[in-house]
This record gives sequence, C-alpha cells and structure tokens, in this order.
Amino acid sequence: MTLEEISRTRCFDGQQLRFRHRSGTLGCDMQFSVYLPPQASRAKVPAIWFLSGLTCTDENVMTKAGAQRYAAEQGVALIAPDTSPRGEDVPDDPDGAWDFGLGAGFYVNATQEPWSTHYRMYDYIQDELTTLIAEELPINPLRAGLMGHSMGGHGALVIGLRNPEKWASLSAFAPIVAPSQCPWGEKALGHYLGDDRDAWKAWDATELVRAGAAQKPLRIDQGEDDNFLAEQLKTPLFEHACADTGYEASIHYHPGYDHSYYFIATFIGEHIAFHAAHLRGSD
Ligand SMILES: N[C@@H](CCC(=O)N[C@@H](CSC=O)C(=O)NCC(=O)O)C(=O)O
Repeated sequence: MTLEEISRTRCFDGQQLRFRHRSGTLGCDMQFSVYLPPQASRAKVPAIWFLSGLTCTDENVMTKAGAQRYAAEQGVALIAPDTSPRGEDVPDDPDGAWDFGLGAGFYVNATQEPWSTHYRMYDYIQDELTTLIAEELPINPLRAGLMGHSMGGHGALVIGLRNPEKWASLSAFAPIVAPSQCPWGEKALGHYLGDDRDAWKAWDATELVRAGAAQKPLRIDQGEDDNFLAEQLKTPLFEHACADTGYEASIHYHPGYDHSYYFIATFIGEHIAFHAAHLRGSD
C-alpha cells in the first residue's frame, strides 16, 4: 500500500480522510487530506484541489472552511496537500520566521542550496501527488480544478496557468498575485530561486498572464478589509495584467471581509459551484 490511512470520518454521507505517504519528490514523509463525497462510493468523481497559505497544513481548510457540505452537494472531491516538505532533515527559516521555510513552500521548485533538496512543491503537486491520488483513490484525474488561499492562491494560479491542459478551472481567495513585487514573495523567491529576478517570472501569476498564458475559467475573491491586501497581495497588479492582455478573470472585492477562514467559509460554496460547473462534461 503506497498510502497509509491516518484517519477516516463520516461527513455529509461521504468520507473525510487523511493519509501519510513517502514523497520521492520532496524526500520526506508527507500528509494530505481528502474529502470524498457520497458519489465516490459508486464512481470516480471530479476533484477540486485546495492549496493553503502560510503556516497551514492540509487540515486548516478541511476543519475551518465548511467546504464538505458543498462538495457533497456537487459530487466533487476536495484534496488538500500540505504547504511544504516536513521533517527533521528539512531546513527551515534560520530565524524561525513563519513566512518562509516550513509551512511556506510557495509551490515552487527551489534551485538554491540548502532548499533545493526538499523544497519542490510544484513538482509534488503537479506530478507526484496527482498521479498517486489518481492511482489510489476514486478520483477522475481528467476533471480537476485548482484553488487556494493567499500563498496557496499564488500556487493555484501559477500551477494552473503553467499547466492549462491539466486544470480545468482556477480560483483563489486573497491570492498573492505578484510574488516578485511583495515582501513575502521577494523573500521566498530570493531564497528558493536566487537573485536572478528573470527566473522568478515563471513563478509569478501576473507575469504569466503578461507572457500570454492560455485562457482558463478563473475567479478571485478578495476582502477589502484584508490587512495583507496593500502590501502583500496586490490584487490590482493582476487586474492590470488581465486588462492589458485581454485575459478574462472574474475578480470580486468584498467590503468588510478580512484574510481569515471566515472569509473563505463565506464564499467557498460559490467557488465549489464555479469549479463543479467546469468539471462536468466529457473526459
Ligand atoms: N501566524 C501569522 C499569520 C499567518 C496567516 O495569516 N496565515 C494565513 C495565510 S497568510 C498567506 O499565505 C492562514 O491561512 N492561516 C491559517 C489559519 O487557519 O487562519 C501571524 O501570527 O500573524
């Protein structure tokens, strides 16, 4: 058995599951969570992947967003990976900061030592985990949507825009849209990828749109009272790139909402319906 089941809990007539496995890509043991809707007991179902933000594990979205009710209604699975490699051997921020290192993999393939040995979250999500899950669970890999929050919103946009053939629809809550132009992103990309800012462009959603990324169904929701909006998230940079290139993105601002999972919980049903509409249809 490639997957070790850690827990199984009935939820909205489906199953909330947590697994451990050895990742060859990351060189460490990893955990991830899956919600299987009741429909998965009869046939393979589409899946929506959720990439979480700084400091999160696979459990934050599953325990805080209230997403399972909507996934059960729509007949889609939810998949939540962890946010970085884990373990004693995995290097962390030398100062113990929470915005880099453990819990902050930024969904890139690091090229710089000491990070490049383990920090390969892009390959882990795009190749290893998608393949493993398609082999082991009742999930149709040909119908996959990708969403995320904050750092995970950046991850969802970058992975989806770079791989339009694999991901049918993309969405993000309060994403870091331009990591090359904000302190969190400059710190992470500088350490993981080095000082050559040209190398950062392939990991920056705003740059990918400016470079002519293929059109996909794409939705962003952003709270106007989000403390991180002005300095770190910078949604208007992505809007301007879309306007300049004719890329159609559905971007919604919400007065009064902050960066928290209360914001995500408020709009997660709309995101799941958005993806489900694009995941129906022929393989
Ligand atoms: N620990 C930090 C706050 C970190 C934080 O707000 N993390 C967000 C994601 S931010 C961008 O990626 C998050 O999702 N936290 C987990 C949660 O369950 O809310 C601090 O002390 O300020």
